[in-house]
Amino acid sequence: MNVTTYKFYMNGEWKESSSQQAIEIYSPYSLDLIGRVQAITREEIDEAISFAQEAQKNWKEVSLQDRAQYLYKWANELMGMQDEIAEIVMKEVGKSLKDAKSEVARTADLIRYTVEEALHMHGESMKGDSFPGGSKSKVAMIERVPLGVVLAIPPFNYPVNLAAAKLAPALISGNAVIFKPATQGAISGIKMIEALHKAGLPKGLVNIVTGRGAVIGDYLVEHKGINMISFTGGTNTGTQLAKKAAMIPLVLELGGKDPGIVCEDADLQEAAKQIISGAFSYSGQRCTAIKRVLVHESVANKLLKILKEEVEKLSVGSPEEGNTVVPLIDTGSADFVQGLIGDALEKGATLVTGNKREDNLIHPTLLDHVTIDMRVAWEEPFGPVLPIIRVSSDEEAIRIANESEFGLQASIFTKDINRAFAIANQIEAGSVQINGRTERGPDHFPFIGVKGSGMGAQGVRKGLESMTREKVTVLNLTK
Ligand SMILES: NC(=O)C1=CN([C@@H]2O[C@H](COP(=O)(O)OP(=O)(O)OC[C@H]3O[C@@H](n4cnc5c(N)ncnc54)[C@H](OP(=O)(O)O)[C@@H]3O)[C@@H](O)[C@H]2O)C=CC1
Ligand SMILES: O=C(O)[C@H](O)COP(=O)(O)O
Repeated sequence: MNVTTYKFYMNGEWKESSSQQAIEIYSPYSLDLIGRVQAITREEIDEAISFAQEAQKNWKEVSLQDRAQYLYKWANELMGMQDEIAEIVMKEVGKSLKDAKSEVARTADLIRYTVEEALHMHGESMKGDSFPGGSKSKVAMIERVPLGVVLAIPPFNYPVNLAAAKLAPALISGNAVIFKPATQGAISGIKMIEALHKAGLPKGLVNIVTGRGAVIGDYLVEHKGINMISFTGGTNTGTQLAKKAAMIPLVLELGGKDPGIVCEDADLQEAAKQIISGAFSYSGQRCTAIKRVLVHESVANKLLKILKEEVEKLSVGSPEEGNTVVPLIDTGSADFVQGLIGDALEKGATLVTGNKREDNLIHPTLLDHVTIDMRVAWEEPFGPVLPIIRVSSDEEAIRIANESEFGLQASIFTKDINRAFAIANQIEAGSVQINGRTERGPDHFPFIGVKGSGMGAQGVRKGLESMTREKVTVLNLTK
């Protein structure tokens, strides 16, 4: 089979790296070699950043309406390449074709919505005399200006959507972008940039730098030419990155351990449906997956019975056949999940169903009677294993939910809205879902991680705000 070696993109051109080294990308499920990407050098990073700096000087002067036209074209080009990109996403990160196609469509919608939001964001003005002793002749005009060059680093699991969630707000706001895709996800990222190239974006504004994060990550993050970093990925990587990126704005969207809290009065059938889809879609490789269930013991057996039935109905296997539970992204991830299951079973958890493995494919696994001395009660699996922890009160559920190092989202299932709010008010998380699964979308909602789950916010408007700063110009009138 002919395997393509993809070039990297700099100053509007596709180039081979002078390193003459390429990274091989294997499909997580077929294990076939599906392509190679350039392992670029530090000198090429320097060049890419200086092209970006140069291009940004002109771009920030381009009118908002004209910038918008390029982004609309990008969204259209992406949709024109929907099948081609989805096929690559499926092969590269093992997502079903249907989900991969939805990811591309969601991305085009996200780009368009971002443009529209930016077109409707306006500055404000203030008069001095509203402060004691201030003068009416002083008028402050407050507008948002771009930051310069944004470093965008997304993770593997939404290689198109999470990249565009950084690129679109950066570009429409007048910034240039250095885009470092996840290595497993880099081909999908390159395809997305092909669409941007077709849209005719001025050269130098977006440069894609491919290479392993462990090799080029620190160099990029510490580079003096970078003015802002938007990172989505694991908590360890994000924490290390934050220590190195001195004095520039950061948005970090990191890991999670989202609890699904099930009260005695919940509609158990509906709660189970939400929990299953929250926990197992794309094999739980979503930061927002439900990663533990905290259920009132009086309804635990009933809930377990429904969950078991539903888990056993999940389709398992290759993404090419549209399965829900698919092989994990690599062997290390599958070993890690297997280790969490093993630890829980050794410490006395009950296996309800699952714990079967074929290469990187872990069958959906439900564990009951999980206790707080087990790793799976606290660690993020990023895989298809769901621990059930039985609790005796709302207070206990809240305490265990909050003892986590993470604080991304939580779900509460109850028919009592007052009780739902009482619990939600005490949960330490960026978002709380009442009677629904944890999820990021719709993409214009603010998406926020607290504690080990991140800092700053994504979501269309928040993304635009994070990639601009306020600038105040004060007019001192003489009359
Ligand atoms: N809160 C959120 O919005 C989301 C969080 N996540 C989290 O991401 C994790 C899974 O994604 P995964 O891709 O494995 O995460 P990683 O943290 O391993 O990688 C994320 C990105 O960081 C890059 N990277 C690695 N090392 C460095 C470094 N030293 N400096 C700069 N960049 C670096 C990676 O590149 P390379 O691939 O080359 O190593 C990749 O592009 C999970 O913990 C998940 O919860 C995922 C999605 C959404
Ligand atoms: O990358 C992730 O896991 C997400 O940002 C979650 O997105 P979703 O809730 O829409 O799957």
